[in-house]
Amino acid sequence: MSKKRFIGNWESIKTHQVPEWYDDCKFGIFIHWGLYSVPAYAPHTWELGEVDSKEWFLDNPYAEWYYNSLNIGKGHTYDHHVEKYGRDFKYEDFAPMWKAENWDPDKWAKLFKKSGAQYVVLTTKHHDGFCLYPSKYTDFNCVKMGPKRDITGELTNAVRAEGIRMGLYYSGLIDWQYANDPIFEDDDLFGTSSPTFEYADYSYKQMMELVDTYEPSVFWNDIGWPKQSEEMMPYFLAHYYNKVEEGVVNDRFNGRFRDFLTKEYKQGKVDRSEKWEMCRGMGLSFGYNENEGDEQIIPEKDLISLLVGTVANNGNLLINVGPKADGTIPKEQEKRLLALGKWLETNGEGIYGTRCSRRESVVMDNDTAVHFTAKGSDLYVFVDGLEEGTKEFDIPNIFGELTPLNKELQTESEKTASGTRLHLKNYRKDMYTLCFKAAGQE
Ligand SMILES: CC(=O)NC[C@H]1N[C@@H](C)[C@@H](O)[C@@H](O)[C@@H]1O
Repeated sequence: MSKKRFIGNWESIKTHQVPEWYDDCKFGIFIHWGLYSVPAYAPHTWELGEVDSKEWFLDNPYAEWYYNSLNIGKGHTYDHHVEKYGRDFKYEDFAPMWKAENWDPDKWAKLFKKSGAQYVVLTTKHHDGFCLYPSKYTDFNCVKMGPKRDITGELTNAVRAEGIRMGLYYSGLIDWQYANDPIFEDDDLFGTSSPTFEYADYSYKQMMELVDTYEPSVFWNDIGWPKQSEEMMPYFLAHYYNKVEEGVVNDRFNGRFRDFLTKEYKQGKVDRSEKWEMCRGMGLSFGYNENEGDEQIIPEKDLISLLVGTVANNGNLLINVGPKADGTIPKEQEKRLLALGKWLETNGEGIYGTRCSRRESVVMDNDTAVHFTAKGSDLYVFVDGLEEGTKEFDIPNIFGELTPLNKELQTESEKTASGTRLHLKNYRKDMYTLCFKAAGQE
């Protein structure tokens, strides 16, 4: 079948369909790496959506917002900066300090492969405006200074060599090299974002050079798109889809278009009727935060539950890794990725390539939950949140055979009036969420 071509108008763009691969892959790795990884500092405060924006920006837990946390001239991070670096130390002075001296992109790619991730999304330019690729339009980039390497190019090659798709993140609306009034609340976010036609043109040209140079499978725009160039959006999207046949974009294009909805921590409205993606850091930050060690980041059990609950409700999980400035991935984050990969080795059949079951998730009274996915006529039943040593568990409205994907698990099924009672002989909590195949029962 000849390749569909898009033209630069909304009528054409709105015919774009989400490619199967994006629905099949279920699990990706976000990477926030940049100048902010040098100070690597933020208070460990709240999840996005837990407090109002005035409180949020005063003690911002996002370490990648270090520039703004200095710019507001008060709060935890500002005080830390003055004490550690001095009042006159500018954010841009971190550039020569970012050496990435221990960075091995192949090592990262192999770890991502072992984690079971099917795609990666790397920050090419975050709100600070520093580019992790050799942009033709600014020297404020990682080839001209700092690491002096094409981070985006090297990682794209390494990730693709492992058979994993490469996506790119771009901060479309905010670039503090063009407009840097301090942001104290959400209204500032959209009030002080880069308002000039000059920036609109700059960002359009950068997005086009990213598409042409790297042909990313995902174009993950953030916050929004410059109002001044909103009419140029369909031209960009047509160019992207014509260049990258299986490309997908998120929903952060001023609400004008999306292939998939996004949820970030507690922020974002999604439901199972439309494809969506859940993104979050392993702790409360995307950029590496020295205040987030093993105790402060999501436990393996909860990360696996998050993946299962997201996939069962038509979502993908994009879990973030915040590397250190030297290019190593913090041990506690690596541990979580490996736990996910090990669990997926056993239970991935019920995750990858599945679709929403007609059955909706059921939360039981004792905080356990039953989630469902489907693959053709086969149903997969996930039992989530079991305590160590649980001996039995009732699954409602399932009456057929249930085969555990974890071959270590010894179970017996007992039919009851309301479903199936599972007798678990040797459940251990390191088996995490259990998955059972109910062949032909979707
Ligand atoms: C909801 C929203 O616009 N979030 C912006 C937020 N996105 C995260 C993935 C990180 O890149 C944050 O630093 C960024 O501000």
